[in-house]
Amino acid sequence: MLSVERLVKRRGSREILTDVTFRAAPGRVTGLLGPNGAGKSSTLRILLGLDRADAGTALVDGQPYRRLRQPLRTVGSMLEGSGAHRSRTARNHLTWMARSNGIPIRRVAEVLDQVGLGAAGGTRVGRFSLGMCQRLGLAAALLGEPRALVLDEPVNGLDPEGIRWIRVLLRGHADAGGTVLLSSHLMREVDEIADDLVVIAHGRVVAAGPIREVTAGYPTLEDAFFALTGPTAGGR
Ligand SMILES: Nc1ncnc2c1ncn2[C@@H]1O[C@H](COP(=O)(O)OP(=O)(O)OP(=O)(O)O)[C@@H](O)[C@H]1O
Repeated sequence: MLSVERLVKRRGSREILTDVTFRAAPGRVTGLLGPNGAGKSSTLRILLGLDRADAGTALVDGQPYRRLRQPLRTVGSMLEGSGAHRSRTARNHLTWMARSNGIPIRRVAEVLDQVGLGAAGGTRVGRFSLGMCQRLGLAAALLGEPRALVLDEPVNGLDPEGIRWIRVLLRGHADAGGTVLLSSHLMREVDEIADDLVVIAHGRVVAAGPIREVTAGYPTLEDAFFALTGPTAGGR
């Protein structure tokens, strides 16, 4: 379970997150949806212990990320880019991650195969396409066989086959009892992947719940999105 409670974040004099509250439950894919600059990445960075909140809590299985004893085995994450150095091969990068986190080295080959990079393990990351970098980022997230996955814009850079592949992978993870939280500004992708939706605009949650409930009363998710995230949404 991932739970975010009354999160507040300020940057200078601006409040970029205001009372952000939501949960991502096991067995469900939760989509954090909002336009550019809404506060999605800022929320996920706090949840993953990369930034501190000015108020509120963000917990993974009841603990702040920084207190997790085995973080990569508890929550796998993918933020912007793969995080791998360009001169490293995909296999080296994952092996280094596995070693420094007490994860069996056999997992490296397993996740490379799982994300379709089995033949590219020896290639330097600098030569990877954007889609390959996304796949490597996902391999890193899956390395510790975590129950929860937190993914920032995971479909960016993927072609239609890649998008279908990631949808099947995330569905399988949730169906096996895992928790999936992903952010996106792409409505169609979220509509096809998510069970639950958290819509964020101007740093505030403007709607949350099962996707059909959030979109009830609107002809399409797109209509719901623009009504919820437009200039008057989020209390501004
Ligand atoms: N390090 C920072 N310093 C100052 N302002 C920041 C910083 N990081 C984010 N912001 C601001 O906080 C707001 C929320 O940004 P954030 O990246 O969380 O949005 P987002 O919903 O992830 O957007 P996108 O879809 O464009 O990635 C934006 O107005 C952004 O300019």
